[in-house]
Amino acid sequence: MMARRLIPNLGQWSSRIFGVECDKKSAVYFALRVDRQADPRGKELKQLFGDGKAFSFHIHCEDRIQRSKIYELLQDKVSSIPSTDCTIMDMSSFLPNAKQSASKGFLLTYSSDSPLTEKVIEDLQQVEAVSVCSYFQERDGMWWQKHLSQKGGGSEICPRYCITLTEKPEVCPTVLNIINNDVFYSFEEAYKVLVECRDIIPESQAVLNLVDQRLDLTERGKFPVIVIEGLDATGKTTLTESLTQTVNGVLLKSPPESLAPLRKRFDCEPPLIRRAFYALGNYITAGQIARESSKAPVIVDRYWHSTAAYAIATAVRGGLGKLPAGGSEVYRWPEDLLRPSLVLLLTLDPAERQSRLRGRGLAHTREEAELEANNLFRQKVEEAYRRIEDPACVIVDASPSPDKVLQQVLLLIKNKCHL
Ligand SMILES: Nc1ncnc2c1ncn2[C@@H]1O[C@H](COP(=O)(O)OP(=O)(O)O)[C@@H](O)[C@H]1O
Ligand SMILES: Nc1ccn([C@@H]2O[C@H](COP(=O)(O)OP(=O)(O)O)[C@@H](O)[C@H]2O)c(=O)n1
Repeated sequence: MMARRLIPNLGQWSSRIFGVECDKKSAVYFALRVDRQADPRGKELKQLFGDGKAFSFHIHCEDRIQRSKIYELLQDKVSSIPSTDCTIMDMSSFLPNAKQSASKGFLLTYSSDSPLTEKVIEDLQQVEAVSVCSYFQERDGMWWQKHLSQKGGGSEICPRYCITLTEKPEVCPTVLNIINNDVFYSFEEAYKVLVECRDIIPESQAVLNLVDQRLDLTERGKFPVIVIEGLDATGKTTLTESLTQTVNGVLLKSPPESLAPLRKRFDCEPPLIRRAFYALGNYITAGQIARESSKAPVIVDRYWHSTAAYAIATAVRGGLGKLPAGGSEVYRWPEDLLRPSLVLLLTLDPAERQSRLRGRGLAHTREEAELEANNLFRQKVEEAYRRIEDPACVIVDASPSPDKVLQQVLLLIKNKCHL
């Protein structure tokens, strides 16, 4: 409906919707229109853009590897401004319901003079592929978006457009952003990312070689395959080792040992690249699972639930309420990835987990604020774990002694897998 009203020669902006994630309320969506007409919901726009100045930053670059690198730079730049000076909100620009169309960016608002903020805005206007827009209201009540940097925009983009609020799209941009950027739902999609980064990350070829040598099997053998999931320090290593011994099984993990030397290299890359690396690790492990499960029970320390849950929790900023709702397609298992017989999620009271982390000599120097952020992150990872479907995970209370946890898990395996 809205698209008809939009300027036809907007080029890559044509029919785009802008979605702004507000911290305290649900997202606000707006589009640009050709005719000068004040939006009757001007008050809501004022709430969004504030009383002072408002600027948005988006990336325009065909190459998604470059795009992910520039996004990191953008993120670093805007988060270098003290939060007392401005408000920063996530802002996506996307074509309604079109996968791969979302471009992530930020909306920045501020009211009192802030040389630091102004310097960042100025600097970003010089960055190739970053499109900077300002937002302002005219006396007649109309809101406008004005392009400041022409570099990323191209010559077709005219300098200002009238703004109108739009309805919430069927598929929200967070979901569009996650699919094939943070979580991959097929081998091919993850593989393509590493192929695309070969020029800038030579180690990608080593990963691809290992992946090419994998056993391309998607069926498990006749023995059960038990995956143990959970946050750091919930007792996965302790349990997987004792469980493997008890059932006379084979212990595997994802990422597999063969990728261990390359892990550090990919951990410092943007999510697109980092997550593709972990996704491919699951396919290598899957081949090992298929082979070993024809001979003995297989215990796996982390698998696809970890890859997806951490990726989703990191991609979604803000609180638990910002996670895609249960049943969303982001939680579906990749069709071409071997499914385990049972996935167990070890859960632990946050204080107990902290104490176990401390026991391992980590985390006792963390700042209070970081702990708070981690607490939110922990909740999101756990919730994402719980929302993943087919197979969904079975929750295990990991607070009793190691032996009690083992007994509890053996009972579950006996009941669910008849081992
Ligand atoms: N059931 C348990 N009760 C008490 N401490 C435990 C239990 N399981 C593990 N631990 C301890 O907690 C710490 C983290 O366990 P670990 O198995 O390394 O977790 P993960 O592999 O999930 O990071 C270790 O110091 C371990 O000895
Ligand atoms: N199958 C897996 C395993 C780990 N990971 C990533 O690796 C990190 C956790 O791995 P880790 O080795 O530090 O965790 P522990 O096994 O030490 O608890 C998470 O940030 C995940 O993003 C993944 O994406 N997929």
